[in-house]
Amino acid sequence: MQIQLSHLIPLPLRDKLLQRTSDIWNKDVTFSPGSFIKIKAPSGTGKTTLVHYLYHIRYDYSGKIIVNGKPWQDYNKSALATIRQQQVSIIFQDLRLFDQLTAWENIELKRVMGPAPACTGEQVQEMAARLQVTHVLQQSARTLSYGERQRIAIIRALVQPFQWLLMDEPFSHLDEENTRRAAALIAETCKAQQAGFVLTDLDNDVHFNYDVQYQL
Ligand SMILES: Nc1ncnc2c1ncn2[C@@H]1O[C@H](COP(=O)(O)OP(=O)(O)OP(=O)(O)O)[C@@H](O)[C@H]1O
Repeated sequence: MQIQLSHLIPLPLRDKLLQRTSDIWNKDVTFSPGSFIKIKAPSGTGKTTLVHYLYHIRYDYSGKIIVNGKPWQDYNKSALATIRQQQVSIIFQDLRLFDQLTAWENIELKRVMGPAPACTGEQVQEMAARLQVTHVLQQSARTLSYGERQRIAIIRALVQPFQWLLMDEPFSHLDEENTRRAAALIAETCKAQQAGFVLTDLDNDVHFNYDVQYQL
């Protein structure tokens, strides 16, 4: 699944962004299938805005995002729902777990949503063990620490089929050891699914072997 950006500019930031250079805004950029892509930018320069554009839950931009040859705007709701179930997964910066459900139920909801789960319940248990969150799986999501919530959100994003994984500062509340474990799990899962990812972050990092790095 190819994603192309064509002269994308957020309308609220238009004047500000046109005053500086960017590898992404107002450029023609192609995200090739299977690529590990890093987008770096200081706080407040539009990382979350871009991720929400890529997931097509925000559309206040000029220019185009072309997915498999067709602008996002040309997909109907049903096609978009199918794409989000089977082709594009996401780790939101604000995580968006359902507080009224347990950590396990949050993951399970995503795992069994589509016609063919990408992994088994046993594999979810293995992921939880690797990220050291087995002991919180039966707890209500609202009772988890932010770091635990972040690891549950990471697992939840990995249990559905996807060709692209969007990640908005996914390790912001994890210590170095947990970041290392989470990054390894993400890289393995992407490789197994032959998927690429787009990761936004504030700084340089060596969590992944990136194929491309952009400055937002
Ligand atoms: N709907 C909106 N209308 C007007 N301005 C907005 C809107 N959404 C975001 N902004 C502004 O756009 C800028 C970029 O916001 P965004 O959340 O995308 O930044 P970010 O790079 O993800 O920041 P952080 O690293 O702090 O999470 C901010 O100055 C924000 O106030």
